[in-house]
Amino acid sequence: MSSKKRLQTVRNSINEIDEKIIELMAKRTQLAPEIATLKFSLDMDIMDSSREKDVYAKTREISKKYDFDSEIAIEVMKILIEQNKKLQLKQLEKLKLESKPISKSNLKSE
Ligand SMILES: O=C(O)C(=O)C[C@]1(C(=O)O)C=C[C@@H](O)C=C1
Repeated sequence: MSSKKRLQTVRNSINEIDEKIIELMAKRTQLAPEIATLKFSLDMDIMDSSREKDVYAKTREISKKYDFDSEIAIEVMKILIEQNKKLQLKQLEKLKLESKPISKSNLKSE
């Protein structure tokens, strides 16, 4: 195969992998509202530093398994966790508003 053709083949592989990476990041992120709802019903905080430590430990382990730079993997996980917490906070605000009883003063027109 010519180098030019091989380059196109490798780029096609990268395109497919990029789509998978983004699909998986989206799937992880889409779990945020459900986690927030569960934590709300369990009266738990959004932030769980012990769980985050576990996620980072697991990230190091998986990086090692695939011979990937764990510091890079950790940076990506940090971004995903931050995004997750932001979306959980949004969901929590929504749940709080929904569960708030409507006070009489809110209903008065004057
Ligand atoms: O596992 C949880 O409790 C989550 O809320 C998910 C998650 C994460 O994105 O991995 C997000 C926030 C917490 O601080 C810990 C972990």
